[in-house]
Amino acid sequence: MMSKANSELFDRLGGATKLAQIVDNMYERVLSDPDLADFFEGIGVKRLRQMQFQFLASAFGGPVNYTGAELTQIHAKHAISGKHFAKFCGHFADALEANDIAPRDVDDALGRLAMYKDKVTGETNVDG
Ligand code: HEM
Repeated sequence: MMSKANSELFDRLGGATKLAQIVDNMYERVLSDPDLADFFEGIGVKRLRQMQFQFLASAFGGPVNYTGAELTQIHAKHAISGKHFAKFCGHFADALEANDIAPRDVDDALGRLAMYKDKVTGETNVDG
């Protein structure tokens, strides 16, 4: 697929069908990572995937509304460190690459995810 510099990241990633596939691929990686899996014990993965799809589709400029909880609020009780956040983003990058996303678009997506670090970790200056 051609990357067009001025189209929305959502479209450059291949739209809704492709992003849903990428999100599924990411959670397979996250849930089989021994450092991350415990966070998701007892969590309904179906809702999680749907909400993550909505959130990312919207964050990447797609025509989708996010209907889930505010990120700070939903992650606060989970004590997620900067290291956990980095591993999670690494799995997202691997999922993008496994779906043949162009390196430039992978970088763009990771740059946007990084903006949510403080909300997810609840930390402003700790890189544990
Ligand atoms: C930029 C990175 C992230 C984004 C955009 C994100 C986004 C989301 C979204 C949209 C939900 C669903 C909210 C709802 O159900 O209403 C969620 C839930 C959750 N996320 Fe994240 N997340 C991120 C990183 C992480 C990381 C690094 C972890 C842990 C390693 C994590 C653990 C969880 C857990 C455990 C839930 C379920 C919360 C619950 O229902 O109690 N997330 N996240």
